[in-house]
Amino acid sequence: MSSLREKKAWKALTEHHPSIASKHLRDLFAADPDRAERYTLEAVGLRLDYSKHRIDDDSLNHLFALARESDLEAKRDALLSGAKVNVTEHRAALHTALRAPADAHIEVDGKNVVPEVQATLRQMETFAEAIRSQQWKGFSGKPIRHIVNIGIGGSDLGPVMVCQALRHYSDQRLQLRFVSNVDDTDFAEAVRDLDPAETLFVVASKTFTTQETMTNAHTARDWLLQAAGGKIEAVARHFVALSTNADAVTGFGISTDQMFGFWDWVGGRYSVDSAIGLSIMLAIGPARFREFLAGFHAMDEHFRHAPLERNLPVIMGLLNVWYTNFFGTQTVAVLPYEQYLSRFPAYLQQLTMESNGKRVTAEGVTVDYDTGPIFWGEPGTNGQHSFYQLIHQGTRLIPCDFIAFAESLNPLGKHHDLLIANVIAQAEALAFGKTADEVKAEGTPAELVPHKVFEGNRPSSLLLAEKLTPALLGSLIALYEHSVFTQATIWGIDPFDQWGVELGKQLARTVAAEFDGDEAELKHDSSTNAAIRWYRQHRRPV
Ligand SMILES: O=P(O)(O)OC[C@H]1O[C@H](O)[C@H](O)[C@@H](O)[C@@H]1O
Repeated sequence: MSSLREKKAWKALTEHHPSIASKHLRDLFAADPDRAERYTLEAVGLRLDYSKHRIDDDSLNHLFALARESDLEAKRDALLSGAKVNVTEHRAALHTALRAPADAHIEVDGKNVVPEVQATLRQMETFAEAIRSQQWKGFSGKPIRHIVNIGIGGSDLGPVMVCQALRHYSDQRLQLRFVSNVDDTDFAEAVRDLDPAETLFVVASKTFTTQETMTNAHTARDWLLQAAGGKIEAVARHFVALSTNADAVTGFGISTDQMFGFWDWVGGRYSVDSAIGLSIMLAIGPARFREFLAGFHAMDEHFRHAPLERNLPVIMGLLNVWYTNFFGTQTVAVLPYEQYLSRFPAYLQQLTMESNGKRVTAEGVTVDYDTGPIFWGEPGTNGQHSFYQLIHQGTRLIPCDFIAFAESLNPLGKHHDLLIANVIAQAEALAFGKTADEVKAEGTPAELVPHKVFEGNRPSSLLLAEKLTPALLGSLIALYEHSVFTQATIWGIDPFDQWGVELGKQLARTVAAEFDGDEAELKHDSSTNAAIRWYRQHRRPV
């Protein structure tokens, strides 16, 4: 049996679970008039109402005990102090240093990393001002009007999500595009209507070796050079690199003056607040980018200092453990009632699933409990008219994170009232449902009653804030980052590596080489061999 199952608090939770599983949220609320008040926490501009979860004080106390028995506080402090918590790669995971104040002192291998972080920020700011003020000119003397970020995974999802989320705060004279997929169409559609003379490519890649990104970057260079009459000097006016790999950047033809660096202690999915965020800074400007970072930092401080019982990311993380391991839930739905957050669920998929999708502990022992749930979601109210049916009446239990704001950034008549009425009503409907008696009392024909019953007892968190600002968005991202860390700590896994992406990459290299290779040499299984042969016969020669 694993050490997790042997923990006192785990055993207590196992014993306690049936008493809660047999209770309905209707009863929990009826028995406790102060429930909403007691299970609502406000910190860093975020208000989390977790009263509609299938918990009582005992459940919470056992979960906090489990966190303590798993050394969450000491492990959190190790994370924040720059210890090598990414054990399989022998690296720190110091994304929190990227948003620490300029006078902070955080060491990795005996060296304070904060001055370098601040120096890179200043370098980014100088460049962003040059582009935004139109002083920076392209090869033909025209200012830059289009920014194309080329990157994938953490070098794409963060900038995409944040640029979308903060469009309201963006300089509308600059148009942002993102190319991530190696699919030709992604590049072709991104640049179809752009003038190369006015386009800046931001090549974002921590390693600067990622196949998709390098392929797109070379295609972008050819596209530019074709328009610039083959003049190689044009590249310097139209390409910058965001990377940790100076040699590869220089090898590509981008001078290190136009490289914005970061460090191996910044994981890809934790890099949106590093130089990888340059396209965000270009869009919203340096001052707002600093506000964005301050929002992260405020949540980091809350995570560091608040007692576990009043710690938002800890509570959110423990609730995920509770459902995953004791209710056997498989997924978490993230449902922002804010159009600007339309890419937030996609962003969270990498953050949560690449971090906690592990089946061995940090020590390499196979786990005998479930780990990271599947995260998914879409903005409300759209989801209500498609998949919410399953959340309300299906056979699966799906905890939901609802996110909403008091203020609309684009007020139009009654729209916002209706939007917020919907999110509040959905949480209510999921929790309390509608009984057969209530359905009958509405005069429903007997044969339809079972179809119209809502069982309820479906849990959700309601996360509310005044308004979507750069700072609030930073806090919201950090909230999920630390929730992920909390879960990983309980499960004893390394949330900062991602070995699971390697096999596919490796095999793709082999297969790509075989498209032009010798037929007799195919040594895969019969299905893989057949697919390779089929493609060889049908593909258009390059
Ligand atoms: O930034 P890069 O080095 O190009 O990496 C881009 C992405 O690809 C990798 O395969 C990892 O799965 C991601 O964590 C990473 O964000």
